[in-house]
Amino acid sequence: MNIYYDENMPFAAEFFAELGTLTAFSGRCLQAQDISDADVLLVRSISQVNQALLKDNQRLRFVGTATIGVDHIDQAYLAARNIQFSSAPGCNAVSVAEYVLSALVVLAERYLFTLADLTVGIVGAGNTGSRLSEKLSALNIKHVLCDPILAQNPDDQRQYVTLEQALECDVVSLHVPLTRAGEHATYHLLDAERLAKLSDQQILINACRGEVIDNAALLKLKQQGQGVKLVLDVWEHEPDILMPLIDYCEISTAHIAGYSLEGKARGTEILYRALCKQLAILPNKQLKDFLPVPAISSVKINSPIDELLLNQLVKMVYDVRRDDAIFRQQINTQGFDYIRKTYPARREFSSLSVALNNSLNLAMPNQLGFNFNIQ
Ligand SMILES: NC(=O)c1ccc[n+]([C@@H]2O[C@H](COP(=O)([O-])OP(=O)(O)OC[C@H]3O[C@@H](n4cnc5c(N)ncnc54)[C@H](O)[C@@H]3O)[C@@H](O)[C@H]2O)c1
Ligand SMILES: O=C(O)[C@H](O)[C@H](O)COP(=O)(O)O
Repeated sequence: MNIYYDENMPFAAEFFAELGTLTAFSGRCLQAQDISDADVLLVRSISQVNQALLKDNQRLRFVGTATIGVDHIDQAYLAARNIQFSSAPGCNAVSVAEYVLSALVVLAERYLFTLADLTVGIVGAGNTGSRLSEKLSALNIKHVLCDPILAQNPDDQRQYVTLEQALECDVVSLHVPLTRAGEHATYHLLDAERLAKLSDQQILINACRGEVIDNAALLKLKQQGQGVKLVLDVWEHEPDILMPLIDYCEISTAHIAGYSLEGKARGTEILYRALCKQLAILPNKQLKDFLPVPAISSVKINSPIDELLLNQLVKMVYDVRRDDAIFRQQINTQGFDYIRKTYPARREFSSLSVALNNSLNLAMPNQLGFNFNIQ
C-alpha cells in the first residue's frame, strides 16, 4: 500500500511505516502526477484536494487531513468517488486556546489592564471556542458565546448571544470554520461595516481562517485611523498575504496558533486511527509513546496563585511574542511557509506539572490546563 504524507506531519513515519510504503511530499506544491500511485493520501491545510489533484489516480482509497479545518477538501468529490475521508476534529483546539490566552496575557502587560476586568466574545463555540471558554473560566474572565448553529441545538444548554452582541465585547475572538455558502456562511463575516464599528478599546483576534475577515477592508480602515488592537494568526490568501496589515497588528503570526507539538501530532494520531479502522486492523501505537520529555516539566509555586503568577506560568510554556518576532523578522526574507515549516517545538500547558503549597492554595484553576498538584 502506498501512503503519501505531508512532510510537516510529526511522527508520520512512527505511526504509518508498518502499514505501507511511505513517501513524504511538500504540501503547497503537491501535483496530480506526484500521487498517481497513492492508495492513501495524508495532507495538511495547504494542499487543495479536489478533482484536479486526483484526476490521475484511480486507486486512492483514503484521504486524511491532519487538521481541524476542511475548507481545502472537496468532500463531495471524494464521496462521489467512494474515497474514505477523515479530518482530525479538535486535534489542535487546546493549542489555539493557549495561543489566544498568551496573546491576552501579553496585551494585558503591554497596556496595563487586568484580564479579569475583560469580557471576551467567542464567535464559534465548537472545539477551539470551547477550549478557550474553559481556560477563561479558570481565570475568572467573563465571556459570552456566539454560535447560531449550536444555539439551535436543544441538547446544548449553554447561553448564546448574537454576533452583534459578541462584537461589543472588549475582546472578540474568532473560532468559526471558513464556509462560503448557507445561512451562516463565514466568508467575510467581519466585513467593512462590522469592522468599522470596532473601537480602539477593543481587541480583535483571528486564529481561525483569514478569509473570515475582509483583510483589504481592515487595512483600509486601519489606514484611516481605526484603532482596534489586532492579533492575527491567519490571513487572507496565505501565503501571499496583505503585507502592510502586519504593521497594524499588536501580534502577528504565520498561522501557527494550532502548532503545538501535541496539536500537530494529535492530528497524525487521529488519522492513524481512522486508517486502521478503514483497514479493519487494531491500532497498536499511541502518541504518548512518541512525545519527547518537555524541556521544563515541573515547577514549584511557593505563594498563593493570583493573576500575575498564572500569567507568568502561561508565558513560561508559551510566549506568543517569540512567534510574533520571528514573523516580523522573517516574513520578507524567508516567507510565510518557511516560518511554518521551521516552527520550533512548542508544548501545551499540560506538559508542565505545577506543584502548589497546600497551606496557601485552596482552589486550583484546573481548567487552565496545567498539571496542578498539591505538595
Ligand atoms: N490558526 C490555526 O492554527 C487553527 C487551528 C485549528 C483550527 N483553525 C480553524 O478554526 C476553525 C474552528 O475550529 P473548531 O475546532 O472550533 O471547529 P468546530 O467545528 O469544532 O467549531 C466551529 C463552530 O463554529 C460554529 N459556526 C459556524 N458558522 C458560524 C457563524 N456564522 N457564526 C458563529 N458560529 C459559527 C459552528 O456551529 C461550530 O460550533 C476550523 O474550522 C479551522 O479553520 C485554525
Ligand atoms: O485547521 C487546522 O487544524 C489548522 O489551521 C492547522 O494548524 C493548519 O496547519 P497546516 O495544515 O496548514 O499545517
